[in-house]
Amino acid sequence: MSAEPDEQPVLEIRDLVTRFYTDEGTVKAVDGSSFDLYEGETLGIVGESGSGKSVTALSMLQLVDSPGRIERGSVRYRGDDLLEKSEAEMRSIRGNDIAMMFQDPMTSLNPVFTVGDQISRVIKTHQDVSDATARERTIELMADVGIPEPTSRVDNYPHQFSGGMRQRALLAMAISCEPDVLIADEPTTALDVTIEAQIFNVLDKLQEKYGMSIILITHDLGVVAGTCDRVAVAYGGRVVERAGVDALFENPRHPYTRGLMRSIPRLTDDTDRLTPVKGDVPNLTDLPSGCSFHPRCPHATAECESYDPELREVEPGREAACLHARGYNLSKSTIETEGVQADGGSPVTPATDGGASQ
Ligand SMILES: Nc1ncnc2c1ncn2[C@@H]1O[C@H](COP(=O)(O)OP(=O)(O)OP(=O)(O)O)[C@@H](O)[C@H]1O
Repeated sequence: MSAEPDEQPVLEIRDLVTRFYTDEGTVKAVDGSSFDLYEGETLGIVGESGSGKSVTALSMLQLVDSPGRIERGSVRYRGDDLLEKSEAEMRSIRGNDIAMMFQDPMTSLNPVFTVGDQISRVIKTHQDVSDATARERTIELMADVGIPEPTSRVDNYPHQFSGGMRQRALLAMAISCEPDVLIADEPTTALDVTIEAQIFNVLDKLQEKYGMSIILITHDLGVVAGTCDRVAVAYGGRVVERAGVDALFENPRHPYTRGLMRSIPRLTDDTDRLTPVKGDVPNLTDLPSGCSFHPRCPHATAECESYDPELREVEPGREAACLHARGYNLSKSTIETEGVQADGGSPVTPATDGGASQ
């Protein structure tokens, strides 16, 4: 799907701000992030390492520890703001309604307990069931996520599992209470492409079986292309482009998205020809002025150095935070009060090289 669905989102994140107060300074890890998740869809949050993707997910579940603090924003889940919930309420929401699967199975699984024990424990935390029932459900879940011979593998320890199997075990844990929403943070980063494809295949089947909505966090636009319905592109702690996956790939509006696309490896490519996005990921303790992408942007103009563009609709169902994205209209009053130079007034004149304005 490319346009945003008409129904109310399952999750509605607005202007989320999370900071870490460290000795080196204030890290603006999430700096005004906004996006929606709709029923039954898979939303990809994509961006380079250090763009605030994981901290966004942790903030949504109030899992940010000191020296971090959620400063602002709302995370509406079926209408209720999760940021206003108590820790006791959040404990019940986590796992039951919104489950999160982290990126590193080796640190998420405890080596001294069997995989089956660890999945059963999650089930028993949320449901009042006997040990025997929890074990039965564990075996069923292990089968669901494609772990072969679950009746014997249930008694294996994590080190007896391959990387792919450990990731499946984590997935079994995450879906054990049939959550409404699953947040999967880089679930396949450490795996080879064949295993990666198998995990996404399992996720797809589980989504259908349990009717979950999924947020998939990844640094890899190639993964997004194969698995997501819609995409939020993250840069410098916020979302800079939102679109349906087909629209995004056909016509990326933000120069950063275009840069990411050029860095997707293709089977036909000679790896030497890969072009990573030039320049460095911004230092989140000292974000550049104006548009935080401007130092790396091939289309930046003088106003990009001082004007910080918000995410705005550039066509129905699509938004971008770039002054030079075609359709990015600033009202005359905004231009006057914020001193942006718009050639001839609003809308801001698109860049002339064709690149930034497409
Ligand atoms: N506990 C912490 N204390 C201080 N800074 C932190 C802490 N956790 C995260 N950060 C900082 O927050 C910023 C965003 O990190 P985050 O992990 O969300 O990025 P990411 O886009 O998910 O990247 P990656 O894919 O590498 O995890 C980074 O600059 C990181 O160093």
